[in-house]
Amino acid sequence: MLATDVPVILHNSTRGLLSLDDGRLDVLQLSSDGRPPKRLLSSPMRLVLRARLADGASPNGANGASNGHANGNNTADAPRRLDLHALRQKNANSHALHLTKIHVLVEQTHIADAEAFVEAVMAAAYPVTTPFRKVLLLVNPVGGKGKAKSIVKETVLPILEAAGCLIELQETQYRNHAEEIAKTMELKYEYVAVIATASGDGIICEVLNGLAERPDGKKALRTPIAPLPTGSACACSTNLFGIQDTFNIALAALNVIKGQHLPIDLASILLLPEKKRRVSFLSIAVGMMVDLDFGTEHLRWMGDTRFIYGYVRGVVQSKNYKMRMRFDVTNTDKEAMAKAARDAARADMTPLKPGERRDSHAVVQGPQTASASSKAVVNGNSSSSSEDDGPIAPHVPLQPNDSWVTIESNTDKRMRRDQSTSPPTTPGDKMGGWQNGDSLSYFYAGLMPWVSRDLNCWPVVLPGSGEIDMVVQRVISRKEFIAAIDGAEHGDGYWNENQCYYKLRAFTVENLDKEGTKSFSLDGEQYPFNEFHVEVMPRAATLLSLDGRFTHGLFVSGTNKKGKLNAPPKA
Ligand SMILES: Nc1ncnc2c1ncn2[C@@H]1O[C@H](COP(=O)(O)OP(=O)(O)OP(=O)(O)O)[C@@H](O)[C@H]1O
Repeated sequence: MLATDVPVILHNSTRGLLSLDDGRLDVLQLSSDGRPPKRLLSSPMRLVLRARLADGASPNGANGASNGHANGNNTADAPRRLDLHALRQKNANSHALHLTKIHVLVEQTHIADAEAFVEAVMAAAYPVTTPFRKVLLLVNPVGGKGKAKSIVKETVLPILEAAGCLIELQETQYRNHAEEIAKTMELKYEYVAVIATASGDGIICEVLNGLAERPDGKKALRTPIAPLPTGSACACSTNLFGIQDTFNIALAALNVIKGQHLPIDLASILLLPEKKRRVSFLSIAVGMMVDLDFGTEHLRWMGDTRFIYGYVRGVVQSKNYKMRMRFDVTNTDKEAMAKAARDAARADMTPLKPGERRDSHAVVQGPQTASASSKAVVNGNSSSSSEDDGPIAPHVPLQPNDSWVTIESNTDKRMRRDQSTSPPTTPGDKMGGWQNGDSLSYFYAGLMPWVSRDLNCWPVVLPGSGEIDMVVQRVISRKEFIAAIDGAEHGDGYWNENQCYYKLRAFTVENLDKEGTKSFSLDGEQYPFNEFHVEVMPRAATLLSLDGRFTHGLFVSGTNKKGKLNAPPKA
């Protein structure tokens, strides 16, 4: 529907004009002396939260009328109040967003135009999603720098309320409380459109594990989750909003309001011998990378800088780890994997036709509602709804067969292979250049590109592809490890020949040196390291993302931070 411009009365009784043109909402103040109009608001529709025309029966005044008092004569032909709520950028280059609310009055003669205008604004502001979401907001008061409560009160709630969201807020009271909530809450699917987590990655992991344990686990896991980054490790937000906007709370709140469904793979991890299952959405680490998280908790005040400290400390200790891994490999060819990721990024950037939305790497028709989301994900598996309501499949111990490859690190701690003898990785080499007996510094498996703002560890991840990306890092000199920090946020380490890179459907790991290393980490949480089996659960969970995808790093968009193509080094 085309909306005409709507004449209005502004707060100081001056004349104004509302206009919707070329993807922007403008509020103009008209002058009576022939001067050009003054632009009070000019907002891209992406940042518009709500337009609303007050009920005709009880008109409110323009400025200050939000106190609820009627403005003068309460008659049927009195002017009606129109509210416009949006996020505002300070200037075109600014990432900071502020909530702005404008109230105007519409005279009776323009009410029909104003109604059409409001409808057109809402349609343009929510082209592929449904407004007024019902939000379960979980707040971890102690995560990160401990400021979640005030951030939620001062920034998040005003924005969600301005968009007309219905919010149920729950503070987590103790460790694993979020998991309990997700496991036991009454989940009315038509009611909870999104679980928002004012926390770090830990609470997201807890929520996913709680949902996974429910008798209706399959369906429950697809409840969209949207992070509000108030923890110290907020990798999920880096992947959704980019390095610069990782901690942009207003942008994250906008994602709660308007984010599109992004189906993601999960990993199911069977811990042995206990036979306990956990699910992971982010990372699985053994070796040096485990130390990034553990032993640095007391440095929370540093924010995510504490992980750089953990890395340097790990390099200084320079241990190697003894283990046996079995991989169900789908790809090890670095050039082919980089090309596939770049092709997918290019496809993501192809403009959508009206009415289309992006669902991971597929384009789907129609708007997103809670039930539409279920369908979108279910369509991928073409399973019936009753089958889909049940628990997730049990994780039984995996039985690697002959097609799996076995990667074994050295048994002699002093032995290091001369790296100059590294065989080049060739297409079809399922070992990815690894030679059994090499010294292993760490392995790190991940399901989204960034594990922190400083490290794009898996730059060629294809979300929803049913694969987990695995880096196996040989022991290198301390100097080389420190040099690897440069460019790590852009995925430059990917081309390092001492980093073997695999795409896997599943893998198993056995600890061959239980004295040397006692724990490994899942999404930043520590677990005893004996043996564990990992299987990918394709598209098992859903995040919200403003563009329906993860952010594109420089690695896949073609250039590195030095402005050069991020390509394999020349021989
Ligand atoms: N009220 C509470 N008291 C103590 N621990 C809590 C409380 N609420 C949540 N937790 C725990 O806090 C941990 C950190 O969660 P969160 O995801 O917010 O942050 P993080 O970025 O992963 O870690 P960090 O605490 O370093 O910011 C989780 O293990 C969670 O169980």
